[in-house]
Amino acid sequence: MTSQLLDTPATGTLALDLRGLRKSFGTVRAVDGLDLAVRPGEVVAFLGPNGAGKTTTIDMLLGLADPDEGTVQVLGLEPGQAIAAGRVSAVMQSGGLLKDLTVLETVQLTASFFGGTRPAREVMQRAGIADIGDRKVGKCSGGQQQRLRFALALLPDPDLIVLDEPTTGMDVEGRRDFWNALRADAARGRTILFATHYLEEADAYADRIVMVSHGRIVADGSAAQVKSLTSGRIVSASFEGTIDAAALRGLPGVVDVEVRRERVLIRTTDSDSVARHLLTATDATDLEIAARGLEDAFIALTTDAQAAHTAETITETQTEKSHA
Ligand SMILES: Nc1ncnc2c1ncn2[C@@H]1O[C@H](COP(=O)(O)OP(=O)(O)OP(=O)(O)O)[C@@H](O)[C@H]1O
Repeated sequence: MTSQLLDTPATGTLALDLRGLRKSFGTVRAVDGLDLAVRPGEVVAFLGPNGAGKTTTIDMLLGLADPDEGTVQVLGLEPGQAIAAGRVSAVMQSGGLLKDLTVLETVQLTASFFGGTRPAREVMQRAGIADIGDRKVGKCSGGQQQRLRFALALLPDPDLIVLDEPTTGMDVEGRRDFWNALRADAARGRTILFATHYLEEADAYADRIVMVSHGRIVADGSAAQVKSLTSGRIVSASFEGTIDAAALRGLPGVVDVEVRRERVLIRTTDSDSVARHLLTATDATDLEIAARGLEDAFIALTTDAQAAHTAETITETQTEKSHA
């Protein structure tokens, strides 16, 4: 399945510019031809199931891994240069904290490693941990520790913050507090890219959702656009003869028409009109109308990508065999 690009990024200096990225580990294609342009100030959710290639992509954009193919530019620079200049920070899932230090000591110690950071109190305030400065890190909840990592990431006052599944394992309240702090900071114009497999987080906190599956982007748009892509209903019906897909695409409210052998699937915001047309103006049979939610669409999009991926791998294997 091809990527469903809903919005074409503007040109100019992009916060992130990934082109034709590919990375394999042995026979596993972790990232498989990924293009992504992120404009300054965008809050982007990089959404995908386990093993979709999110961490591998993030590793490449942070300069922690080299792509097999493709290019990465961060704020118009090579990843290493952008990090060295303090223009990009990362918040990873775990690690990196000393549990016997207090929250304030941790921030002060980290700041002492770098010159010219923002003041400790300021970043703690922005990360929502100003009131727990005296608490030992080991006594902090998972959510508080993540907000501490976020505070550390804010020290160089970066233009871009990249977060790899920052709320994994946190309780609902911890996640909410974390995202509230992040969102409040993003409102000041910082660019944020976060990887998640929580649909609701992408929906609630991102301006733009980039859905990834098997190393490829399968949908890309604002949260509202992805919702509209995935909202509405699917009307499906069987046809004995030829299906006039073009006529169906012309019906009011129709977003997409997909023909699968003798069955047609019509994604629409006006299922009544489509159903009426099918039953009165065509010889369609076995009509079904199904609601389509974000979760459902996510599964559909990632399953389609899985099917395409499997088909391609099979074809390649057959080609390799026939060449052997
Ligand atoms: N160092 C590695 N060696 C071998 N395979 C790897 C390595 N890193 C990642 N992979 C494989 O590459 C694919 C993509 O992994 P990646 O961690 O990028 O996905 P992800 O979307 O971040 O998943 P998760 O949500 O589980 O963290 C997976 O099949 C994974 O097993």
